[in-house]
Amino acid sequence: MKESYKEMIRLWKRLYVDAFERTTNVLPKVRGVLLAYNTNIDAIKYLDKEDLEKRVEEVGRENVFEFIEKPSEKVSSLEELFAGILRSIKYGKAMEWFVENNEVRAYLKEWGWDELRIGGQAGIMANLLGGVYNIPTIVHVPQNSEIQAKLFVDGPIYVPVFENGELKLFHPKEAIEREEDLIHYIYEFPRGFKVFDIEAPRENRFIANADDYNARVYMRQEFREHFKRIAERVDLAVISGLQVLKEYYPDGTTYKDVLSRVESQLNILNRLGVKSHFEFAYTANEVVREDLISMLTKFTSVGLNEVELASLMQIIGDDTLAQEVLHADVFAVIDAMHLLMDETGIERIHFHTYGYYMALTQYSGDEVRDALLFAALAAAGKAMYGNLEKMIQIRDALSVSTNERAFPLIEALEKEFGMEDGVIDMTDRQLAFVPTKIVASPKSTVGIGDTISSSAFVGEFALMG
Ligand SMILES: Nc1ncnc2c1ncn2[C@@H]1O[C@H](COP(=O)(O)OP(=O)(O)O)[C@@H](O)[C@H]1O
Ligand SMILES: [Mg+2]
Repeated sequence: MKESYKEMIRLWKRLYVDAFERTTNVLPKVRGVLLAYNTNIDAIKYLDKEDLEKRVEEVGRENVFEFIEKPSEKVSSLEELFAGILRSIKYGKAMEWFVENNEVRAYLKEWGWDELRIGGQAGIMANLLGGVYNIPTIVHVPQNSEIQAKLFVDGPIYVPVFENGELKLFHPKEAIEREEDLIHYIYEFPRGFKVFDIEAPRENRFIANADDYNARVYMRQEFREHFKRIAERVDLAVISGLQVLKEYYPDGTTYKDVLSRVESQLNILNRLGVKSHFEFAYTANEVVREDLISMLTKFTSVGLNEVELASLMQIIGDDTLAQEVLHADVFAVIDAMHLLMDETGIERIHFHTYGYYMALTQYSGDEVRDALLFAALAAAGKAMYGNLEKMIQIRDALSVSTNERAFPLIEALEKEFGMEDGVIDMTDRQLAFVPTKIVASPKSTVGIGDTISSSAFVGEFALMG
């Protein structure tokens, strides 16, 4: 190993330890975080060959197989359901189809699950920020059914309830309503999974989405009517879940109806001085994507991965840049981040990819880098344990080695921009770069991106004091 790499290992080890200690010390300073909008139930089932074959036979094997190569992209019958599952297995592809039919929904519920987990970005982040970081967290739950409420861990996690016009905060379990179960049925299969003559080339999952609420970014009345009073209770807000928006809906409404409501809530957050982060997720519809870029102007911060940044460059950059970003070419990513900042004026852009993170900010301070390091520990802890429950699991991630593949990138950035300890002073902007910790055989990768972005955003705010 190069002598300079040994030094880098030592340097980053020290930076990681310091960042962990500093950040955990200051997290209690955060008065409150608001998380909106998507929360749901993830029902995970590990597919069983015999059970699946029997069910396919019951529905009619020929009918199901006929649909495998004619994907309907939605589920309105049992034939389509099983064709979707088999197609996902056949190609080893992650797929998510919306379940339109109530009888199919009843069938899915009857079929059952092996595990239930809180789902949706807001829901996942609530269990992290409230449950692990112990930060008072207000979460938007489109529906507060009993099954879902019980998936929130204990801790300062709240839903707002208005009683005689007075705002009260309750743990979801203390505010259960007879409302709908918003279930995302996740059918997982391992590589090599065999069913009939189909064999999975890789592990993956098929999701049958039986959730009308998050699909439309439904907002509860409390949030529509009393948003200001909820927002007054927090320092920070993290918004997510807008990626599902469609251009038009059958009832004549459009995505703009949702976005205008979100915008008025952002105006309130901005008037109150609440810093807001938008967690991007791949947004299939280009018209919606373009409007999301315009809306970034109202946010303080945005978090995205290489696929998402590339998809924005197709709109505000060019195809070459988009392609380079997609391959996480570090100089292209930096150009793209600058372009996105020029275009939107947003103060902070946090890019995450496999192996490194970067944050471009319109302010400076080592705190930005330290928050990224803390986030990388949280991500590695999550990958190691599958689910984070205790701060100590994040500390354990200190023992995972730092990604040495990022070291040549560090050398290149030091040479090109005079980066020091992961920080580049760009006069009116600062760029922070951190090599992350990669867990070789992760227990689960669901929700790691949300863990990374929310940890860094909240951590940075606490560190900046
Ligand atoms: N094995 C792993 N160890 C550590 N971090 C990982 C591992 N696998 C993935 N990650 C991190 O998780 C991030 C996933 O975020 P993202 O692509 O936004 O997906 P999602 O939002 O669905 O979780 C990657 O960018 C990478 O930084
Ligand atoms: Mg993500």
